Amino acid sequence: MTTHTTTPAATGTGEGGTVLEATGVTMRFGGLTAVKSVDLTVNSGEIVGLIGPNGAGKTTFFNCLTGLYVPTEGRVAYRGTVLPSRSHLVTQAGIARTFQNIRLFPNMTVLENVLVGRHTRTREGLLAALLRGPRFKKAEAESEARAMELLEFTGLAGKRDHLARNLPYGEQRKLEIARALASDPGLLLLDEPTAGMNPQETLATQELVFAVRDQGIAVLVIEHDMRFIFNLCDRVAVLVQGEKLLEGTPEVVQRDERVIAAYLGTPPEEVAAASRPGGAEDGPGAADGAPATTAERPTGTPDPGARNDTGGHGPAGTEGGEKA
Ligand SMILES: Nc1ncnc2c1ncn2[C@@H]1O[C@H](COP(=O)(O)OP(=O)(O)OP(=O)(O)O)[C@@H](O)[C@H]1O
Repeated sequence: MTTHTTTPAATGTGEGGTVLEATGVTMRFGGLTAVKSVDLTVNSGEIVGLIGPNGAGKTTFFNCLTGLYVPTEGRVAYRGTVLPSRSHLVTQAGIARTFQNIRLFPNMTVLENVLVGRHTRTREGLLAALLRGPRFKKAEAESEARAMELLEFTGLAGKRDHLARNLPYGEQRKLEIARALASDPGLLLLDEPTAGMNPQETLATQELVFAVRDQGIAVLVIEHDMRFIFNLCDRVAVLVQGEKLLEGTPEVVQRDERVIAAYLGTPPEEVAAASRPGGAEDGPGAADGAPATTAERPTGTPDPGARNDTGGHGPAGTEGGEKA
């Protein structure tokens, strides 16, 4: 594996203010509006959660943020600059992401996978790689040193020469995060980082995300594991049928009856009615005058500890997946 050298990090460790500002983002697929005029900001130092029932538009929204999709309407700005809808330019600007389905290079080593993630920060071209002059070799050594730092950070240094496909599932997920961090992002987007994990792996992921944040990288995370989201996030936004239903602290969101209704599959018109000012009083969960408590909520609601999952996220180790 050979690419390398470093350009200045696009990140912004220590910089304050708004990192991400999505305004009026709408994504239509033919007659289906998957994301409807969603506004979302992520500020420096924040971990923001994006939750919502299956099919709510979370991944589509991520794809709009990262240039995989060109939003039908709206704009996405990173540190005040509107982003082009080209994923490599978005990465270069400072946004990195992981995917819902693991997308490692299974037959490359752990170290090589991280080095691949480094390519947006390297300047050496094909000719330099072929000639392998001193400048190239220095660049290569610097990239490898940075990749090793990230493997230390994620606890994978001891496995640098293992093939990615031979790692246990939880470590494959960590490796994806290490690879995303290799582009020196200022904002990390995580799409269901704990899918398929056992509780120990989930806890380790939580610690890792806190550590990422402590390095000055803002985080936006999609998850169905409500305990994970509510423990982790400073702020949580809820998408339902493509629209942002509400946004607030974990305390506010987990008590909101509209959110509970959305997860329980309440008909859209009732959720909409509950969304209107004063409507929550008429909403599900208030009918009997008793707001739902977490203890009373069935699995699949935003009960801390509950997981409203699509299932099927077993150990991976392959490239690609059914979903971007
Ligand atoms: N490329 C596409 N073409 C057509 N429809 C799409 C496409 N991608 C997503 N959709 C549709 O957009 C809607 C939102 O899907 P999306 O995957 O963004 O939801 P999600 O909230 O991420 O769901 P999940 O929690 O199950 O991952 C769904 O109805 C889905 O079928």
